[in-house]
Amino acid sequence: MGIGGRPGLSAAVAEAVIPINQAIPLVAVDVPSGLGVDTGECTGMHLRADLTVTFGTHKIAHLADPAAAACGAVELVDIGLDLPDAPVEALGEEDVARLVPRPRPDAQKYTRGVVGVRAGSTTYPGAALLAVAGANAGLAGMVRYVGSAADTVKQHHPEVVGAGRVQAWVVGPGGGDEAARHLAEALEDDVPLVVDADALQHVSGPLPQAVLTPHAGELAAMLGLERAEVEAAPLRHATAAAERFGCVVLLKGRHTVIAGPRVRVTTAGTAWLATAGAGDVLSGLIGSLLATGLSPYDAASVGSWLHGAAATLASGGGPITATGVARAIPAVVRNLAVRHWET
Ligand SMILES: NC(=O)C1=CN([C@@H]2O[C@H](COP(=O)(O)OP(=O)(O)OC[C@H]3O[C@@H](n4cnc5c(N)ncnc54)[C@H](O)[C@@H]3O)[C@@H](O)[C@H]2O)[C@@H](O)CC1
Ligand SMILES: Nc1ncnc2c1ncn2[C@@H]1O[C@H](COP(=O)(O)OP(=O)(O)O)[C@@H](O)[C@H]1O
Repeated sequence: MGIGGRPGLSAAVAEAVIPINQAIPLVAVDVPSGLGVDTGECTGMHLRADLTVTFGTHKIAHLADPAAAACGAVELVDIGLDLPDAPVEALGEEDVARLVPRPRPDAQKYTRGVVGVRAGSTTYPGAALLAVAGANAGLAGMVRYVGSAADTVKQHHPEVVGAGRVQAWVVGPGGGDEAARHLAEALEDDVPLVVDADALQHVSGPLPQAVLTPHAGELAAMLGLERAEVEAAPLRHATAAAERFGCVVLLKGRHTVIAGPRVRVTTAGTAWLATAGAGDVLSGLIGSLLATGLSPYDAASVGSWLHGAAATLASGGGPITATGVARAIPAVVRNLAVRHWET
């Protein structure tokens, strides 16, 4: 199929090529015909490739779902083009290694940053444990927990302490009816914060220091849409939400979208990560990165990449639990250090 096609195949072309596409493996050159190259959307009939070979740089359709899913494996071939900044980017391992905070030789726990978690409820005490597990992967200097699961949290994570000063908050995982209060209390401190899960429904005005971390169902509820509408155009809706709420919006999914000053997409990860509590771990991890002083945009995109890489490492091709993902985070950072940091 040729250059310059618009999204959606005509009925006659679709009738001729889709049966072939369904019968034999397909390699696409640049993009499978019919996809929305600059939107990542699939608005009409299109081909699905097993492998897409593209040149110079990734286009939006290679990164943003649902188009990216129709590209199959994407192989980028550098042909030496001089390219302008891309509107959507995906962090690579080297970018993340550069951004991940590391302790200075003269560090003490408070200079590394303290992250506070206000999560869990009588219905979901486990979400508090999982958010704390993500926050307690060792990237910040200390983790505080405030909420109804304090005894359980301290039993499982003896390092974690109670209320006090923090450089960032995580609110919402498993918060249930307590989430509105958790959000209001966290906002009193005027520090950056991650707003996840049950706290998202209480966000109304602009929150310039926040990272919102909805899945498609939660973002749909925030925007008054159906979940399927968000899933059909994640890039568009994450960007609209970032503008509306005046902050970074991380829309979780197969390829997570981080909309902020610019847009990043996370391609690290595995479908085994679609497991209960994985999002709770992510919110804690991003909170710990915020506490170290990373900007909300970098904390969200680095956290999402580390989370995906931890899932891939823990999985090794097999099933994982959210607890296993949290446990693998330090090893991912260690691998970055070994491969990319000068001692
Ligand atoms: N171990 C834990 O304590 C966990 C707590 N979690 C917390 O649980 C709360 C709710 O999170 P959700 O993402 O589930 O919230 P959502 O409100 O997005 O999802 C609930 C929706 O899923 C539907 N649903 C329930 N069971 C279903 C099934 N078997 N098949 C199809 N649809 C089904 C419900 O009807 C409802 O519409 C959050 O506070 C979250 O943080 C989750 O993160 C999972 C782990
Ligand atoms: N098909 C998939 N492939 C890769 N990652 C996925 C896929 N589906 C979900 N994820 C990731 O799994 C996590 C699920 O989080 P979430 O939906 O909040 O679950 P929970 O509320 O149970 O914690 C997110 O980080 C999301 O990006």
